[in-house]
Formats: sequence, C-alpha cells, structure tokens
Amino acid sequence: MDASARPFGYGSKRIGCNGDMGWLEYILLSVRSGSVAAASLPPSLRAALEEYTDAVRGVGARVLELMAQGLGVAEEHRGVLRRIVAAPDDAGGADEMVRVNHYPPCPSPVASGLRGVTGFGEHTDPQIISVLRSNGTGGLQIMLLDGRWVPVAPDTDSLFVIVGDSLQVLTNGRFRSMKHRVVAPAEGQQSRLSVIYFGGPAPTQRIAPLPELMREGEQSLYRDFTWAEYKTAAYKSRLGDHRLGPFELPAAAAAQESTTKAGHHCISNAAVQAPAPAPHVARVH
Ligand SMILES: O=C(O)CCC(=O)C(=O)O
Ligand SMILES: [Fe+2]
Repeated sequence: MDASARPFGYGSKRIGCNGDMGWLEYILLSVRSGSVAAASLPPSLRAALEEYTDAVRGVGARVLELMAQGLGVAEEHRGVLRRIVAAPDDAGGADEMVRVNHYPPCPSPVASGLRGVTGFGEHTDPQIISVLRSNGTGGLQIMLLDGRWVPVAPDTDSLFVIVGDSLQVLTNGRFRSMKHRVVAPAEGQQSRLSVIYFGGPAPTQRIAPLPELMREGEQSLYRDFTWAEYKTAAYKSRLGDHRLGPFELPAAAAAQESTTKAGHHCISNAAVQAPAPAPHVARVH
C-alpha cells in the first residue's frame, strides 16, 4: 500500500505530499536530538544512526571547509560553512536528516503504474550538503548544465557529495545545486539501496550569501530568507520545481544564463572519493 513519510517515518512510492511518485520505499529520519522519530527507534538502530550521522557529518564538514578554502576564504574564516551545519542546540540545532531509499527491480512500466521507471524524480536537495552512499547498483544520474543526464557509476567505497540549494545561495551561485534523479533497476537487476545524510542549518538560520565571499560591490542574487521559510516552501512544491525561483532576484536569472552560455564549469554533485574510508563508516554497512 502506498504510504507517505509525513514528514518522517516509512514511505512507499509517494514522495512528499504533492503527488510525486517513485518506484521506491524509504525511511526518512530526523537526527535532531529530541526528535520523536529518532527517540522511537529501537536502541540498536538509533545507535547505528547516530554513529553513521557523526561520521558523515564529519565528511560533510571537511568538504565544506575545503570548499571555503577553494573559494578563497581567509584561513581564520574557513569554518564559516561548516559551522552552519553544526548549529548548537541552543541555536535551534542543525536540521539534519537521514534517508534510506530502497529501489526494488521494477517489473515493467505498465505493472508499476508509473511512466517509465522513475525511482526518484529529478530534483535538487534543498539543504546545504548531502552525503550519499549506495550499494553496488547504478541508477543515480546527474544533470549537466547543458541539460544532459549522466549516470554516476556505482562505487561502494565512495561517498557522493551533493550541493544543496542553500549552499548555492550561501555562495551566491558559485556552487550550484544540480538536478539529480534515480532510474529504478529493471526486472532481473539488483535492488538499489542508498543512504543519504542531509545537512541542513538551524530553522532560524539566515540563508544569504556569506559576507566572507562577496567581492566589493557584488550584489546578492537572492532575497533574504531563513531555512524554516525555505523548507516550508520546498515542502509545498513539486519535486522537479525550480524551488529557488521565487527567492531569486532578477540578477540571478541573468547570471545563470550567462554562466551556462560561457560553459562555466560546475563543481557540484561531484562524486567524491573518500580519502580513506573511516572504519566506523564502513562498519555501519
Ligand atoms: O537514492 C538515491 O540514490 C538518491 C535519492 C535522492 O536524491 C534523495 O533522496 O534526495
Ligand atoms: Fe536528492
């Protein structure tokens, strides 16, 4: 039976509340301390979730630090992005989630009642950073700036880092949140299993270009908003909507257009080979 994780828990086929469907079942868990979903988990699952989250949070934090460095942020401010995903509880706590997706082989598009074999429809992740791990099956695809979809080769030893919409805004468009989707395995193929950590900020966090990054005279491409505001808007939208659209100032559309034309390279959604997979990450699987 179809079910929907509203907002947390088990869901099947229904993604969100706005009619998006996919060939998958999933568990969506909030990892915020005191979250009802986490508190009601069996102790061993809760411990595994905490252990896994601690490990991938660390990877995400390191990647954010390297991104800040790559963007030329002075050494004493390198933690500026990382700290937004590590908001202390007295600041409302970072909004972190873990999602486990299971895509069984799809018998046929007709039997599934879906058009084609969409496992998870195209979308961008609204948060700051997502760290994804999967079993040895393919299916994940990312969209290049020219609109081409390219498959991400499966690699059980790699973590895939996805830039979220909020990071695009925090960097005033220097990093882009790119669309990704999952094609469900065909009949006879192995099921795909993925675990994704979503690093979001505290609800009250202002999402606006970081002053540490802005050049003299540079204007923000987005109007100011908080994470709570953006999350509410994202939950009301369809998966494939351009969710940042209503938050863009007119200059953003022009900037996007010119970068695309110039073939500017895009660093988001890169498959990142974990330097040396931490044993505690491996143990969870
Ligand atoms: O399951 C996957 O590989 C990706 C799923 C995804 O993009 C998501 O849950 O946001
Ligand atoms: Fe995603």
